[in-house]
Amino acid sequence: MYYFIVNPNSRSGKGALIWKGLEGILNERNIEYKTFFTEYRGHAVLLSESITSDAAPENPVTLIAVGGDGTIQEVLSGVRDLSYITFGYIPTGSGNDFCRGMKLPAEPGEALDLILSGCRPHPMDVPVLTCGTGSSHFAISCGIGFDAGVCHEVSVTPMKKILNRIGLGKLVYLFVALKQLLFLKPSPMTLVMDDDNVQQFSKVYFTAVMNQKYEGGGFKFCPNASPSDGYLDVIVVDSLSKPKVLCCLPTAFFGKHTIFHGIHIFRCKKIDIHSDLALPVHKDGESAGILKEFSVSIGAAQVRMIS
Ligand SMILES: Nc1ncnc2c1ncn2[C@@H]1O[C@H](COP(=O)(O)OP(=O)(O)OP(=O)(O)O)[C@@H](O)[C@H]1O
Repeated sequence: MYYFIVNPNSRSGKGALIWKGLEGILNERNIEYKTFFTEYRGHAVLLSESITSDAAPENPVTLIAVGGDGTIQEVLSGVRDLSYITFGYIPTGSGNDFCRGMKLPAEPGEALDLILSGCRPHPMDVPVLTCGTGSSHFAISCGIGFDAGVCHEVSVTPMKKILNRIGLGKLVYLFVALKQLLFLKPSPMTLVMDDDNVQQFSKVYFTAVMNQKYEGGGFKFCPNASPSDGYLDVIVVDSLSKPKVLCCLPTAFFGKHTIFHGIHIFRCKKIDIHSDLALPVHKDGESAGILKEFSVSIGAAQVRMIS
């Protein structure tokens, strides 16, 4: 049995239409499945929690997220014990960083074919974000500062709807990034990695903690990140002039930004981030609030990912 959690609102409403086509294929092939539609932000967490509450070694669950990158982290956050879950993903969003990082088909029909092909799943790390007393999972990255400000604005700008309608949804990240950069004030930040590696920076544009290579609609910020190595890759962009950041950003599409002075890359299993100013934080592109501090860790938790 396949359990599909579908965000019909993804890609500005196109998700519902794409799902109709996929449902036709499932019915044609007599596949046993159940569908759950999300109705509001955060709903996928509750749906996934209830679908997987009885998962056990003798009762494994195959859970498929259908939506954008934001739906993936909600679905994973609802799972209490990832060890009994086989996870699949069908992209119907606009950013597609998860597909890019996992080398999954970007075309929904092909992604469904892969899921139904019965191929052997591969283990994927699932990091944990902790802010205050709350904790949740993510799949791609979480970040504080400029990148999170961009994600937040992308999610609310009417430009996203317009560009999605003409198939240029990815461009919205570029436009918003340029606009945000103009008004950004870099601020001091302290990172504590694996409890003893303390790094202080005075003018941080953003810090991103990455499980995958790509975020923000294709920026290869941590070119050596791997979602199955048991490590988090961290990028800090500090003390660059704004014109230099502008030059550096396009090179990040190809992972060539690391040669710039002011780009710092680290690898760790746990990181505590303290910012002097309260700044926007994102989790797989969705707003996680305005925070001064949070922690990210990567442990033994892995999910069996159909890839
Ligand atoms: N029925 C719904 N109506 C409105 N928002 C929803 C609904 N279902 C889910 N959401 C929220 O929409 C947000 C964006 O979802 P998602 O990431 O799946 O799509 P997207 O934004 O089109 O894709 P991408 O993140 O790849 O650009 C998430 O915060 C999710 O919780």
